[in-house]
Amino acid sequence: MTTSLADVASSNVTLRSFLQGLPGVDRVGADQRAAMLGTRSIKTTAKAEAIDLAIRMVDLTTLEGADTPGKVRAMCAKAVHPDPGDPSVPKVAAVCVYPDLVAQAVDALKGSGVKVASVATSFPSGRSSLDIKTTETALAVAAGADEIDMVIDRGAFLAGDYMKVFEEIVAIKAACGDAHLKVILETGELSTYDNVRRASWLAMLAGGDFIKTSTGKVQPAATLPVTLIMLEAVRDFLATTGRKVGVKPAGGIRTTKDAVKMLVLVNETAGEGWLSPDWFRLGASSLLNDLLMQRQKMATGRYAGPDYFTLD
Ligand SMILES: O=C[C@H](O)COP(=O)(O)O
Repeated sequence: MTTSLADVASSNVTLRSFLQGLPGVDRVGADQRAAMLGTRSIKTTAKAEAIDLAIRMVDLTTLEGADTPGKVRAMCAKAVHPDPGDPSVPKVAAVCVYPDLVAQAVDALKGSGVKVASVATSFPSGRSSLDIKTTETALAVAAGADEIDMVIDRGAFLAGDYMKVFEEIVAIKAACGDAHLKVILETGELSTYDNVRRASWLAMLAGGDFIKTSTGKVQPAATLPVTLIMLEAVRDFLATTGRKVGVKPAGGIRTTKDAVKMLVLVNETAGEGWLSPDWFRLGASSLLNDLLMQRQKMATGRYAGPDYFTLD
């Protein structure tokens, strides 16, 4: 049975009472469950499949002040052919860049099927007016972005002004048009697991297509317990409303081991239905090479060495 939550966001009072009424997170339980799932081993055949799935889920990211059109073009080439010497390697899900580099990415990825995601909304702090944020979003979409990764106003959230955060997400979603909206919670600044659960529900109620852990600029970023709490939230949101939302851990995911742990968490928490790039992404600037090295090790029995693959 599905329930309409339309009235929840009619005022800050109703929104606050709904979010604060969500069941509290058992911190010790969440840490232990995430740690337990993180040590689960998987069979070699399953590991080979997991590596290819993880590659298909990568949002290959560069978010540096020193990014150049040339760097973005090189990254796009890698996104489409992660290992030019092995055409069996799948392409990644998306590249993720700053708004001013969207046009270059769109041009480089034309016809490849790899999506272009852009951080907008004054990433990473989110500290500017709503006008600036919606304009930046609309410009990124006009330049061809398929997906927008917005940051929430953590200041408003922590001050209890949930309505401000809600309305901002609604406005950015409208500015997205047909582009998908990922809502970055920046969990490392939310202080408590209860807040991670509340922010997840807030972002989903406001229309986010994905909830994303972090910008990659704040520590801690995509930890297992935080990802677990967000996976529980999307599972429960689907059961309550009938609407499915994706999850994107991002920040600090560097190794195949990290990625496989995430996939085990998805399978055991939200379920198999989320084991697809349509519903789960790994935001990472330097994970892909390790996935490629482990993939080659499984196929040939030896490592190619870090110099074989182009830089992430
Ligand atoms: O959205 C993705 C993050 O910015 C990537 O963070 P990372 O550089 O720690 O992989």
